[in-house]
Amino acid sequence: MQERDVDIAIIGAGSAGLSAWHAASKQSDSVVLIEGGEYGTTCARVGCMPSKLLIAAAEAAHHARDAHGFGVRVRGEIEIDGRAVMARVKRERDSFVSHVLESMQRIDAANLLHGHARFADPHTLIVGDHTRLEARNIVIATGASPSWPGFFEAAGDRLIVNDDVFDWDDLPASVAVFGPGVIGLELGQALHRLGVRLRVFGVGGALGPFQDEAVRDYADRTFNEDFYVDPDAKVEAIERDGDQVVVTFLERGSGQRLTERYDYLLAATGRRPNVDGLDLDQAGLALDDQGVPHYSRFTLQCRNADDSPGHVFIAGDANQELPLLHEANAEGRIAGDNAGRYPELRAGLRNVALAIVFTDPQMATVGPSRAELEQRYGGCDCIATGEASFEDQGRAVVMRQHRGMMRLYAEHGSGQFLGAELFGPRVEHMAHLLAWSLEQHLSVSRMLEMPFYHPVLEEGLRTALRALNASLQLGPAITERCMECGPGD
Ligand SMILES: Cc1cc2nc3c(=O)[nH]c(=O)nc-3n(C[C@H](O)[C@H](O)[C@H](O)COP(=O)(O)OP(=O)(O)OC[C@H]3O[C@@H](n4cnc5c(N)ncnc54)[C@H](O)[C@@H]3O)c2cc1C
Ligand SMILES: NC(=O)c1ccc[n+]([C@@H]2O[C@H](COP(=O)([O-])OP(=O)(O)OC[C@H]3O[C@@H](n4cnc5c(N)ncnc54)[C@H](O)[C@@H]3O)[C@@H](O)[C@H]2O)c1
Repeated sequence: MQERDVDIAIIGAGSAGLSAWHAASKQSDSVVLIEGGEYGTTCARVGCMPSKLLIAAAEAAHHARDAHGFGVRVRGEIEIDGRAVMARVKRERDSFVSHVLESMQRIDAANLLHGHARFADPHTLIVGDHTRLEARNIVIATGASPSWPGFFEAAGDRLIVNDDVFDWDDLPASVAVFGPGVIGLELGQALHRLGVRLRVFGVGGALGPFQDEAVRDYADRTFNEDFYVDPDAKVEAIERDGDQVVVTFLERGSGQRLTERYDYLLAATGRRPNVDGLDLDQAGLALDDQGVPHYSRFTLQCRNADDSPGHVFIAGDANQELPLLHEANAEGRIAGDNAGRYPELRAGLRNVALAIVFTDPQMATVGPSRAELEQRYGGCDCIATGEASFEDQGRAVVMRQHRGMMRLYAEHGSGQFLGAELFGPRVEHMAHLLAWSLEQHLSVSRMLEMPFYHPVLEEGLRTALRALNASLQLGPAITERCMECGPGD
């Protein structure tokens, strides 16, 4: 076995690991990046990018079907060529992956180790069966993997996860989607719009990222106009019969017991941090009940078992805090930088929480969740709420995308904006405006002083801000209808 001694070892060449490598390399020439699986990152290979490519195809189909609403007739049946859809998804996906691989060429081949890494002791990693690596500092950036309950195993090799979807050469006829979370809704709606017969089954009522019941219920009703989603499904049996999965469940609404056959069972029931195979018990770290090290979200430094600050850092989906791409990048940068400057650490800038789900209508959350805000403020009735609907919002009506609502929160007394949950057309953009306002600690009245062009969807945001301002009782009461702004409001 080869023996090596380095300053910094980074485990995982995903988005967090690559950011960590860049930051650490500014501090030291002795940085090794270890990858046990495929190069190219989860985001580009099987995550953000291929899922958005599939969604883009589904949007094209949807717009073609919806064109008649504008008086534009697309003659005959809309035909989905599943092979062509998947060929484009894979072609563009491969191009995104190739960009990642190109960017990795600046890493000296001698500093790229291929193999699964595990701890032998706090400063020693065994990589594959070929290298024993001594490292002064270590960054864990191992990402996360899909997880599912054991009873799904009855589906055998018809049990699939997101990675498998992007391997398809053609679209299947039917899929039972389990998990109406972010992945289940994005992929479920896209597959439905591409002509795949499906139902989405959940547990406990959760739907996407929403915590606000009013927004969640609205989204639930809206998605169900498009395809079947039961966030609190009564699934009685999952069986394998021939090449198919047989699901027996009580139908939402009717309560009828149905037994249906599907080509696949897609498990979208959450992701688990990849910490199991790291032998973290050898690393001398304090671990939580999921086996994830205790760490600081500002330095990404892990704590030792005796609670002293350690020489190991953890970034990206591996720490499970905010499993999103921009967070993985930011955390990787902070972790790599601190691994390089250890023991003189710097607290990194952490942005406010921002999450966007690329369904139609889109879902977005900004700032702490409603539940977190309530916990923070206790039962003091300190949170004001402002609400607006997209149903009569001018631009949304123009585009025939007038479905959705948003709820905004602010602090009574100070009038400071706190966060929001949005469900509506293209709210990805509004969510950014709100996140940027939150970063700048803007008050609701200051946000209302910003320009709003006409006619744009953001005029709907102004309506919600006005409602919020009124409920703060800090400004003039909201008018029934804004006379000076016209139908965009
Ligand atoms: C279907 C899907 C859609 C998504 N869409 C979005 C989106 O639209 N927007 C968004 O912000 N986020 C999205 N995400 C989340 C985003 O992809 C992740 O947050 C991000 O990729 C995490 O990066 P990472 O570096 O932490 O993990 P990864 O990119 O997974 O990197 C971890 C790497 O570590 C390697 N590894 C693991 N264990 C070891 C070991 N012991 N030794 C060596 N190597 C190891 C793995 O092989 C892997 O390459 C999506 C995720 C999925 C699954
Ligand atoms: N647009 C984006 O930014 C984007 C897109 C995809 C994924 N992601 C990231 O990936 C993470 C993982 O996504 P995910 O969708 O796997 O997780 P998730 O936590 O968003 O959703 C999992 C869902 O599965 C449900 N569930 C759990 N057990 C179940 C069971 N036995 N049967 C049916 N339903 C069950 C949960 O109630 C939940 O609704 C997300 O949290 C997100 O951070 C982000």
